[in-house]
Amino acid sequence: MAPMDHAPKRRKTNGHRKSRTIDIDFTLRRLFGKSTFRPLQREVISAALEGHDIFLQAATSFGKSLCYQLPAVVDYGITIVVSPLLALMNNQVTSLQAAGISVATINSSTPSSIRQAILEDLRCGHPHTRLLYVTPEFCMTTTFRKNLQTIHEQRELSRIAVDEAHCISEWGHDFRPSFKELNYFKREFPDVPIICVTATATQRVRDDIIDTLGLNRSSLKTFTMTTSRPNIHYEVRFKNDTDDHYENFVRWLRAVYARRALSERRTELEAQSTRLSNVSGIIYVLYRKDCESLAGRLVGDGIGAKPYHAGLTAAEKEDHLQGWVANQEGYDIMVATTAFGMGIDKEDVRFVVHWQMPKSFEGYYQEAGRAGRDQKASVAIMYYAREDRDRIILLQQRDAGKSSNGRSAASEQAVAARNLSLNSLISYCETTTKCRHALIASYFHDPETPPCKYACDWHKDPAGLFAAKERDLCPEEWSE
Ligand SMILES: Nc1ncnc2c1ncn2[C@@H]1O[C@H](COP(=O)(O)OP(=O)(O)OP(=O)(O)O)[C@@H](O)[C@H]1O
Repeated sequence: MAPMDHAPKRRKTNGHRKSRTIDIDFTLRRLFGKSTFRPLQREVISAALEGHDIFLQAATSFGKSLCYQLPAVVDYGITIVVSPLLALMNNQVTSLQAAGISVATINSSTPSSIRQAILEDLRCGHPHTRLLYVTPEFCMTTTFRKNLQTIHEQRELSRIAVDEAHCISEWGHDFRPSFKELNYFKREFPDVPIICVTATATQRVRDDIIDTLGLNRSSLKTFTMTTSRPNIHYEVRFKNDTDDHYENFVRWLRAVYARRALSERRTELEAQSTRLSNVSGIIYVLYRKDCESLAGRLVGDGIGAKPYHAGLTAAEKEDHLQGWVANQEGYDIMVATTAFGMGIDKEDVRFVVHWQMPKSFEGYYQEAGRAGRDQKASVAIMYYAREDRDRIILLQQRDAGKSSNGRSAASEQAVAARNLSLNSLISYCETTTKCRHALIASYFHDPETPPCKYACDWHKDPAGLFAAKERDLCPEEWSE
C-alpha cells in the first residue's frame, strides 16, 4: 500500500520559481520531528527553494540530508537523489516512509514488482513520488532518462540531489567512474537545480565536482562548514607487529563497562532498561579474515560482536546489521571492513576503533564520524603501527603501478592526491605535538581551528602521548 502523503500540495510554477511563503519550520516539526534547524540548515534550504545550484560541505552527522529532503516535500514535483550507497538509500527511504512521505528507491535490492510500480508512477509525468533515490548507474539507463524527459516536460522535475558528492571527483577518495556521467542532468535539464552534499572535499575536489556536474558558478551557492566534531574524543594508540593490541582494547572496553556500573550511572541505565554492556561500537579492520577472527575472539570473551563483510550471505548481513541497529544483546560491536555504516544513521555509536590505520585521511574522518551522531560524547581510537603503514604504502604503490601504462595526466594527479591523503594520515598519526581536532581541521583547510575541551589524546596528556610513541612504535630503521 502506498504510504500516506502528508506533505503540502504541490504547486506548479510554470517554469518560474516564484517566491512564496512556505513555513519550513512547520514542516521541520511536523514531518521531520525536529524542533529547530541546526546552524545554516535554514539558509541552505531557503537557497534550494529559490532554485539555486548548491554545494554543501559540512561535518559528518551535520544533517545534510535534511537540506534536500525538506525542499523536496514542500516544493512541487519530484526530487531525484543520486547516491552511491545502498545502505543510505534504504535507511533514508525507511525513515521517510515512516514519516508518511512518498519516497522510493530503485537499486539492486529493489524487488522487480516494486521497481515496475515506481517506473509506472514516473511514466505518467506527474509522479506521486516526492523523493526517488537511485544509483548513478541507474541514471544512465534509457528508460529512466525517457521518464525524466516526460516529467521535465510536465514541469515536475524539481531538483537533483547528489549525496556523497566527493565520489564524482577523480581526486575524491571514493571515486566511481559512473558518477562522471552525471553531467547528463545539466546538459539535458539546464533549468533544474542541483544540490550536492559531502562531508569531505578539499578545494580541488570541490572544483572538480562543480566542473563535472556543469554547475553554473555565477548562481551557485556554496556552503562550507567546519569539519569539526567536538563530541568525538580522537586518540591514536601506538603499537608494533609484535604487540597484540586485543588486550589493550578489551581493557579499555571493560573500563567503560565498569564506569557504567557505578551506582548513579547504573540507576540511570536501569531506569532506561539499558544493558550495562550496551556500548555500541564499530571496529574497522582492513582484511576480511580479521573480521571473523576478531569478532569470534570478542564473543569468546563474553562481548557481543558480529562480523560484517562482503563474504557474508545477504541474510547474515541483514541479521547482523538489524541486530546492531536495534541494540540487541550479542550485537553490540560490528567488526567490519571499510565503509561499513556509511549512510546508516545510527545515533548512539559510542566508539569507532580502527584496528589498523585506514588508507586515506578522508576515509578515516568519514568512518570515525559514525561515532556520536546524537552529539553525545564518543571515542575514535586508531591503532597505529609503522609496519601497517609500510604495508599500506606498498599496496598503494602496487595499485598505482598496475594502472601506470598510458595513464592520463588526470589519473597521474589522482594517484598523487591519494598519496597526499595517505601521507597526511601518517603524519596525523606520528604527530605528538598538536591537537587532533586542529590536525583534522588543517587537512580540510577549515578557516578556523576548532576548540578542543580535552577531547583528544594530546590535550589530555601530551607527555604521555610522546612517551607512548617512543615506547611502542617500531623504530624507523626496523620497519623498512
Ligand atoms: N535540525 C535538526 N535537529 C535535530 N536533529 C537533526 C536535525 N537535522 C538533522 N538531524 C539529525 O542528524 C542526524 C544526521 O543527519 P544526516 O544523516 O543527514 O547526516 P549527514 O550530514 O548526511 O552526515 P554524514 O555525512 O555523516 O552521513 C540524523 O539523525 C538527523 O535526523
